[in-house]
Amino acid sequence: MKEKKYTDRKQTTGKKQSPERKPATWKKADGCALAKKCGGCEYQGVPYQKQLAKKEQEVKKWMGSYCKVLPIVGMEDPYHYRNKVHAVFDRLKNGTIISGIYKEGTHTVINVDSCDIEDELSDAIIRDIRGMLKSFKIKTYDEDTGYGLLRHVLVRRGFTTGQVMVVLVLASPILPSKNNFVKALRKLHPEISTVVLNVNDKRTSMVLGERNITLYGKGYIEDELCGLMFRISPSSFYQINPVQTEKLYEAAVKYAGLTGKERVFDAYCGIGTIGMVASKTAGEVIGVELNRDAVRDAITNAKRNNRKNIRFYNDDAGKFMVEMAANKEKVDVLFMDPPRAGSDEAFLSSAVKLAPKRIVYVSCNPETLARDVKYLTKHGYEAKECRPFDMFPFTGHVETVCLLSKLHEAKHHVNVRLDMDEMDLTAAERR
Ligand SMILES: C[S@@+](CC[C@H](N)C(=O)[O-])C[C@H]1O[C@@H](n2cnc3c(N)ncnc32)[C@H](O)[C@@H]1O
Repeated sequence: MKEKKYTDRKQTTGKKQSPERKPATWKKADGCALAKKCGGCEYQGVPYQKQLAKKEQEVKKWMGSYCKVLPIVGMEDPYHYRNKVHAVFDRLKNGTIISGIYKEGTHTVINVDSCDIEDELSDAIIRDIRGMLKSFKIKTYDEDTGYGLLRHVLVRRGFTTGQVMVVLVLASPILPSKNNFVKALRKLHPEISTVVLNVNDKRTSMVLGERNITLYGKGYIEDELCGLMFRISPSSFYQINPVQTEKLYEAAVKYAGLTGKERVFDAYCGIGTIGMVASKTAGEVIGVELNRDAVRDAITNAKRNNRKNIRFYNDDAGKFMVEMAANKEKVDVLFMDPPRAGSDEAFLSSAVKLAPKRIVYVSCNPETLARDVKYLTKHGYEAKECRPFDMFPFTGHVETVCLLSKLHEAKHHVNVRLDMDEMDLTAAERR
């Protein structure tokens, strides 16, 4: 198979980009040939400045009635930003093995050799795995019959460290000739730092199963973000666009207005990234996260970066919040970064009871952000401002960070003074 050239992402993350909207160094305008079938990039063929304007407009549509929406922060180079690439494997009727993505709204696999938004090295590794399957007699998994072995391949790359993790998602824990397979793959790509076999033996549309077996290396990769080193396990969440993530976190921590004394709560904390960045200028940080592997990563990350003022808990954020509120605990600043579905009332009502002075809400869905901000603004908070970030160029998605601050008591209690003489009282009532 012809080797495709890929660029070194180290240079891209190193360079600082302006936080304001800037003209993109525009290379292609005609778009991707697969865009219509794939459905992943609804803005393929749309000039980048126009994409940014549409996303800013979208955030204004949802958030404009609550607060000022600052200009969107775009990328200088909006290509190949994804540090995580996922490919589903299948076999055509004529026996040809294909790998790529599901056609929008279906489970029909479309073959993808390369993608404008994915890391190019990761695409090359996936193409080469596809090319190796026949000689290793590895059958692709058939979702209808449940027959076959290889379901998906996930490649994650630390753009700063250069470390690469390959996750082979199999329907069984047994990969025949596994040592030779890993050896052959590493011969093609010596830059691979770890290979993990993930067992997914369920009839499910979830990509990853629960069991990971390390075939080569440490079973995780590390990447540097905001001057800190983070360990990332196969099923832990890690932002897919590190160039924009650094800008997003910088804005989020700035909104928090930390002075070194605050008690900070990082809800939906993943591997602890936001909390760890905040811990540099906070008194104490508490992080909570549902995914066990991510919490394990977060604890290791705190040790690795010598952060002594941060603790992580493995729990549902809503449940944890309710318990904190019941124990009458207080926090000064709340960071919250829930999944697309947003938060829930258990979480939000307890957040109000904990009464943080500031809430910094990071969201990848402006609609659920607006819904949750509506709740908070009805319960003693004021949305101050928000700023969209283009974390996902060419797609319709947009990330937003929003600052809310607690209204002073004076603002939500109206004090009324009445003179006794002004009141129409009987002599008995006067007494
Ligand atoms: C958008 S990610 C943000 C992670 C992290 N703040 C970051 O920037 O990398 C949302 C995280 O919430 C976690 N999560 C989902 N539902 C949760 C829940 N009910 N309670 C706690 N964490 C949850 C997910 O596992 C994921 O790590």
